[in-house]
Amino acid sequence: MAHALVLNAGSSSLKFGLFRGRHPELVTRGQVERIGGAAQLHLRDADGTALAGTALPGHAAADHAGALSAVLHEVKGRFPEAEIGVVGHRVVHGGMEFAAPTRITPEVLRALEQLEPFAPLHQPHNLAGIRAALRAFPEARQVACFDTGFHRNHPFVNDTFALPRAYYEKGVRRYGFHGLSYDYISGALAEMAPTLHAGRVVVAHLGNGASMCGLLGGRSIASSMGFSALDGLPMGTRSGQLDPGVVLYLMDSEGMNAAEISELLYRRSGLLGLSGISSDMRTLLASDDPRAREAVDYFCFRIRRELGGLAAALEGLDAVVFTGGIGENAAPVRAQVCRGLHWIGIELDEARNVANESVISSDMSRVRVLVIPTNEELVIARAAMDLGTG
Ligand SMILES: Nc1ncnc2c1ncn2[C@@H]1O[C@H](COP(=O)(O)OP(=O)(O)O)[C@@H](O)[C@H]1O
Ligand SMILES: CC(=O)OP(=O)(O)O
Ligand SMILES: [Mg+2]
Repeated sequence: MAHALVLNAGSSSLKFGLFRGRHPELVTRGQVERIGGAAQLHLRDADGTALAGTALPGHAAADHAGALSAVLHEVKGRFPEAEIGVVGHRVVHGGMEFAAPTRITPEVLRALEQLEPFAPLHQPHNLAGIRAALRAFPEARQVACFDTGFHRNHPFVNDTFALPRAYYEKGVRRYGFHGLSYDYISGALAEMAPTLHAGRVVVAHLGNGASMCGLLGGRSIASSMGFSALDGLPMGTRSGQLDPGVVLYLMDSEGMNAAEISELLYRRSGLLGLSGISSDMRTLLASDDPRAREAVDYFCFRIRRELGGLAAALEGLDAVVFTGGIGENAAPVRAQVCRGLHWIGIELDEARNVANESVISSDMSRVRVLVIPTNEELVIARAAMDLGTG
């Protein structure tokens, strides 16, 4: 039976999933973390039971191609019966041209390369994953699924900046990201709570990258992320929303060039920059250093501000969904975000929150607050399977 391999290449990680069948069922999923450093490969079966946790040797850990070879070696070794007919890829930026899942051809790959400067932390790695998979599976159908696709029907006021129109026409727009995750959450809500799905929902995808999305009737109408994956919430190492005057100051007064500013805003800011300790929420929550506390406070404060803004965009609020590594696991962050939001109709149930239950609001809460683990890989697997057979 045909299998689909799904690759979700991040800046320093490669998440993957192996799925079986026309209505894809998970066989195994895992990730290689810290590519370029002390890389580790983790593999789990469909129930989440750990199958392997291996440190990769230097040559395999140096880049995404090495990481992919290690993944293939592990997957083929453990599942020799798998016939990989389809490879689905997360591609962060589809620009103006690509929204729906797209079969990868040399022309498509060239067009996606043009978008690398729009997403320097992700796009080059996404494309490196595609090139490596083309070499490893020359016969397989390769499909790109875009983080921007789910947001492409935003109303004009949520799609533009107040710059001269010519820039909008050139593609300087608010694209929004994490769309594969929001697509999954929208579908999960439709199954578990159809009335909420039909209403006004804010989803907070809080991982290493973090953004929020306003869903109206299950469709995205606004996102905290804009032209690049730098906008909106502060992240592990990214600044989030920033007065453009700061960038002008850095250029004029600090003499920094574009590459230096890019490095600062993408890799040295956010939770890492503010705390001076770590980009990792677990480390910050465990620390008693006041700078760790302040970084977490800033993170939660910006989520609350964005929640207010998105509720206004949606003209009300019926539910809030937390997802992503932080949203799914960090009860103290969820509690801090929800504290003081009674005015908007949110009342958390502390015990449910600490237990990471799927509904964490109290029975009295007007707005339902949920925790839903995201699954970008499943969205990609379904789309990649559908494209060939539909
Ligand atoms: N149990 C936990 N408590 C608090 N934070 C957690 C927990 N588990 C994971 N995280 C945080 O989730 C973040 C990574 O999220 P993830 O969605 O995996 O990121 P990525 O954007 O790389 O896909 C890290 O900041 C990590 O500290
Ligand atoms: C778009 C983005 O920020 O993705 P990630 O969270 O995987 O870094
Ligand atoms: Mg992610």
